[in-house]
Amino acid sequence: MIQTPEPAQIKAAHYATAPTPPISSPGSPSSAAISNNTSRPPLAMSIINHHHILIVTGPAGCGKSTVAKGLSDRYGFDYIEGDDYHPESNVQKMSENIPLNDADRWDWLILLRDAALEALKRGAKGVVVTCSALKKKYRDVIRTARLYDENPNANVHFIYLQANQELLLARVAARQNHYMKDSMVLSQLQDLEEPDDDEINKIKDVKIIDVSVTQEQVAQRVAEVVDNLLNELA
Ligand SMILES: Nc1ncnc2c1ncn2[C@@H]1O[C@H](COP(=O)(O)OP(=O)(O)O)[C@@H](O)[C@H]1O
Ligand SMILES: O=C(O)[C@H](O)[C@@H](O)[C@H](O)[C@H](O)COP(=O)(O)O
Repeated sequence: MIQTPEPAQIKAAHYATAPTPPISSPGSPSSAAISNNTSRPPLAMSIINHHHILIVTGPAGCGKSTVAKGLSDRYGFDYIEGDDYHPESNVQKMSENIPLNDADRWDWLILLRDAALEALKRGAKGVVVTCSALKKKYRDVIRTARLYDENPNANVHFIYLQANQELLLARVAARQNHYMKDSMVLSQLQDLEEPDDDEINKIKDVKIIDVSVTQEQVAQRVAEVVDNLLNELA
């Protein structure tokens, strides 16, 4: 049964001390595709005038880490790997092929939101976060970053990497040394609520990228979309 969090749980988590932030500095080699394949447009004004939090979302294997590292390199934003923020109990469950439920995810989502805000407070130009953010209410938790940010208020953008079951299973199976096994993809797909019409056309903070193409092509698509949205806000 899906459990709903007590408000007290959310509050407690919000004021909890974040773990040592596993924020990578930009520049990892795996990000070469996004950062190099597309020429850099003049984005400086947008980045200077705004706080941006880019959340790269989708089920395991859709390419979140690959895309996020590329974005971090391209814009010089801090990189927060969502996997690094799970409590040990969540990692244990996932390693045993037990799907996470809502109660397991609330504190994780709040930690990610707060880690992004902390990075901005410490002076990051922007932040890229990987987070499956499978349900609309999970994305709503991250959306509240704007309310907690100081001046200028953070712009939260979701980059949803869209892939079908077959493709996700293949990519997770090919991935080495990760606690998420391919069977977990099926439970993630049961939970998945793709961005809906409200999010796309009213809130307008979601971009959907079809990732059924090569890594280089995904990098190109993501770079175009994110360049545009950062320029729109310049
Ligand atoms: N567009 C792509 N085409 C083929 N393989 C990809 C693509 N994007 C990522 N991969 C590979 O798929 C696996 C999962 O990618 P990863 O970035 O770890 O996804 P996630 O962080 O969403 O779980 C990795 O082995 C990665 O190298
Ligand atoms: O890249 C992945 O393999 C997944 O994103 C995974 O590492 C992540 O930690 C879980 O997705 C969190 O759990 P849920 O997605 O079930 O919320």
